[in-house]
Amino acid sequence: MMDEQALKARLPDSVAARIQTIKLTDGTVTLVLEASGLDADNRAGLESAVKQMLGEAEGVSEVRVAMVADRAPAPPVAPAPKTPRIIAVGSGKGGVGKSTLTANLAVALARMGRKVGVVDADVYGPSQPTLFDNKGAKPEGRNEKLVPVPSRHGVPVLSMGHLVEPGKALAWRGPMAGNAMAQLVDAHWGDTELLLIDLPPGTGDVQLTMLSKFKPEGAVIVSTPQDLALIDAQRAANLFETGKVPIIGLVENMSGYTCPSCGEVSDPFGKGGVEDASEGTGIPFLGRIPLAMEIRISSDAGSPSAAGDSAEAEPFRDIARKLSDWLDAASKSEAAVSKENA
Ligand SMILES: Nc1ncnc2c1ncn2[C@@H]1O[C@H](COP(=O)(O)OP(=O)(O)OP(=O)(O)O)[C@@H](O)[C@H]1O
Repeated sequence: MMDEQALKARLPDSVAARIQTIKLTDGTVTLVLEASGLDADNRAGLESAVKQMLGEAEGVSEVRVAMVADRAPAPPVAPAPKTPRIIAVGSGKGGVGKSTLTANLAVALARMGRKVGVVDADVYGPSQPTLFDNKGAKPEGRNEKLVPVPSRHGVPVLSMGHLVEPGKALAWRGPMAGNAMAQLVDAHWGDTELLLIDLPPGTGDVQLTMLSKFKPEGAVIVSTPQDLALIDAQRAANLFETGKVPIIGLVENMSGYTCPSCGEVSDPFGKGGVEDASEGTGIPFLGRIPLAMEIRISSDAGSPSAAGDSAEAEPFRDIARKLSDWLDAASKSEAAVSKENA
């Protein structure tokens, strides 16, 4: 004859351990189970398993299960922090003003209210710590990830220059440089919504790691107007196109120099080359930054032009507005696609 002990013996130990009371009366089993620590799905699963296992016992016509919880359910797990959107700033060759543009765009976007951070992935010539006036600061580590270094322009920064002595990284090659870049991106960015990544010039390992690990949402390419720089810029554009990263546009830097004494405008690196190239390739032209002493001096002083209100700030702000519009349009089209797929 089936009794409570025999019924209990039909259940696995882990389930039997949860039994608070069990009663068999006229073919009806009434069970009270301790259900602490189980979420709704697991409770439902436990109930139906118990009903099935005991319902099959001889002389049992009905199984009634009640669940009680001694302990409060575990608090909900905090949602994982959202990863920032990534925009890469690249160039074909060094010295064309990629770092200057990155810093100024970040500062201009921050002044527009965007929560923006900068990753200086230029392993071979990190200059963001100088541009943001946080040279010498060492990022803290928390749970094996880096904490970005704040700057007085409201833009947190992580740079190779914060991690290694100046000049040391020059010896890094290949995967080592790629891994170092990955550490800078995969950091505690907190509420930063947008990361501008200052890539090293060219198309090497850091760029390839970038494309494979953290595919940017878009890329900005900067070039000076002369032909040689443009050929290299085209190579950088090809790399992004191959990686299926949309090119937001081309920026012409160091075009048009106004002589501070006589006011005459000359074009040491030529003019209009980038705009012509953009017409030829169909890549949008985002704007032109003049060659100006003020830009160089404020960069070296850790106060990018876009942080102030000089005439030189305006072209940076204009390009930042275009970038901001592009980001808004990209989020809208992504929202539309998710709605369609829902
Ligand atoms: N429009 C400009 N007017 C005057 N000086 C500029 C301008 N743009 C950049 N510079 C100066 O040119 C130098 C090179 O600029 P920057 O470091 O931004 O170039 P880069 O392309 O990032 O170079 P690298 O790849 O070597 O890091 C810096 O001294 C910077 O201050």
